[in-house]
Amino acid sequence: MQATADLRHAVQLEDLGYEVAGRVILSGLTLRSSARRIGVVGRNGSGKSTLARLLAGLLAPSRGTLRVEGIDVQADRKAALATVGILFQNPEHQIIFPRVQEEIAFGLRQQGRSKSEAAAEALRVLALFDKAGWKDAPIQSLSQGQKHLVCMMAVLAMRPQLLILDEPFAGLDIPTKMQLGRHLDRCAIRLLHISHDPGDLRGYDEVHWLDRGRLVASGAADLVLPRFTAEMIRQGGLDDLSQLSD
Ligand SMILES: Nc1ncnc2c1ncn2[C@@H]1O[C@H](COP(=O)(O)OP(=O)(O)OP(=O)(O)O)[C@@H](O)[C@H]1O
Repeated sequence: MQATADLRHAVQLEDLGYEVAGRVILSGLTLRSSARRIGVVGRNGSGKSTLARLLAGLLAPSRGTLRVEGIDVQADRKAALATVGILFQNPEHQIIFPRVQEEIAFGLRQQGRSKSEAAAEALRVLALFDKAGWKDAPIQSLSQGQKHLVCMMAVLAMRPQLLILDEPFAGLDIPTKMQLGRHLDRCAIRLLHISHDPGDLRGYDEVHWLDRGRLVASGAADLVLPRFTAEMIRQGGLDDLSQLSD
């Protein structure tokens, strides 16, 4: 563990930057938050997924520092695995195993649990979600929403302190989205939810607006989201697709 006394915030970015192949993707991000529901909103290509991967320790910052619950998630992978979970937009990017129970057990094995402990804990989590019957179900036979739920159960089984949601509900129908949202609401863990859709972040404790790799506004959801929405409508009336990746 690399926690130190001066790290007062659950999520702490200090002048964070990320570049790839000479291209600046994120620049000068400073964000300090201990809110329970943190939202990050931004257009396509604004750097949201890159930020999610940095927060999960899957990428190394090019400059600045990043700590989650006091941990340098890139340098201390073991502590990061115990602290941060991430749900991606596409469950296929997350799922490795053919059957539900072994998929859920995998993360627990990564955390150092024995095979039998991991299998038992996976069963416990399935029962908690009232899905004990899915134990041996082939994952490929599940619907997209059900695959998302498997990923959610797998990540929650690892008991992270922070769960990063990288647009995991995009493309799901409204009832499925609401059901998965209810599962998340039942969990007493910190959420950092990344989305281009302000509707996903309504009621969040705070929202940070990312634009072209920089934070342009931070504050309560009911202050930031209306400004973001108005700006998106303005831009929607102006530009065309050729400008999206600027
Ligand atoms: N490895 C990479 N190499 C080159 N460019 C990259 C790389 N990773 C990200 N980018 C570029 O950085 C920008 C931000 O990408 P990122 O996926 O983080 O944005 P995003 O806000 O999540 O977008 P979307 O909402 O479309 O998923 C994009 O223009 C993307 O093409």
